[in-house]
Amino acid sequence: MNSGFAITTRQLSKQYGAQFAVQNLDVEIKKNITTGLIGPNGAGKTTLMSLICGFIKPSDGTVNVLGQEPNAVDLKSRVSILPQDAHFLKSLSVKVQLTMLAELQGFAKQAARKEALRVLDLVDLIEAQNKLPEQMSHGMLKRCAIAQALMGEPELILLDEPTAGLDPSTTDNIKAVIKNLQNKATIIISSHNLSVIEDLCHEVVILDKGRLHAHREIDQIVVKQQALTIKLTDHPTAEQLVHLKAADWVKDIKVGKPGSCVMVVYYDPQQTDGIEISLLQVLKDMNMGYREFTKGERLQEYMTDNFK
Ligand SMILES: Nc1ncnc2c1ncn2[C@@H]1O[C@H](COP(=O)(O)OP(=O)(O)OP(=O)(O)O)[C@@H](O)[C@H]1O
Repeated sequence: MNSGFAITTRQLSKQYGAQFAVQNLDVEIKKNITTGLIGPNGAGKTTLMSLICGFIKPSDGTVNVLGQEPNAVDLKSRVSILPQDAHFLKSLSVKVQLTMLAELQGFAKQAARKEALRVLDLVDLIEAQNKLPEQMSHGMLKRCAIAQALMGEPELILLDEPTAGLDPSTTDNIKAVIKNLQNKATIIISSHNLSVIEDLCHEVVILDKGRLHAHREIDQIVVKQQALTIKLTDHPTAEQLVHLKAADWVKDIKVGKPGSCVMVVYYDPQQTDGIEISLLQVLKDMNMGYREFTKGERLQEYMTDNFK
């Protein structure tokens, strides 16, 4: 087995009745990088995470995790997971529960308590350590679940929807926590929040209807050069687009769905000088307001184009 991969699947399938949740999946996830797992609803992301963790068994094919079968005892302290629907006991404070989980991981009593406080601090929940789960908001519980996934020094961390339901500021905090872990562990993040994937991941595995749609470096999908993405205040009119297309440096224009107000302008890679200024000038000439201006294409546009 190639030791450069944290996870290898071979012809992996999971079937429920006649339906395949994951089908004939061959994927190799590199060690020590962060990989995003994305795809539309029902693509098979959670099923793949569950197969990797050994929560469910394959109908066919194999999964290899850090050189072992998913359920191997040796993996217990080496792999950690944030499940999509993490639950806590109602009657114990989060500090007590995290301390118990640390003890189960092999920490001695004192060290377990220290570890629980360390991870609660990482997710900014020290002040809430004595609260019962029912006294906490959805976002606080999510952070507790993330804290639990950070205990010990896992080599492989699987995060299923780490920022779902979190407000923008807490999402940024969680992103910072994940960034801090990046050179210490292999991380897999499944999320519908594509800016989280774009900001954190080196590679992306895209699933569709249980099958592998693509596995690429994020920079190969998100064209950094030769494109500018603009979030406009209004959907561009036909007249505005004709005017913009007439500029000699514009190679092509892609317009998102009306609700998105997004426009991607592709330009000649030979003519990069002052492109941003030229575009801003055209926007001004055509009285087009904008909210955001990004170099390159966004993962969001790739996904919208490919999964209409
Ligand atoms: N226990 C189950 N019994 C029957 N079908 C299931 C079960 N678990 C998953 N499926 C089906 O397998 C497919 C993949 O589901 P999965 O939850 O893995 O997708 P997902 O990519 O995580 O979706 P989402 O983005 O909506 O969370 C779906 O069609 C789902 O209905």
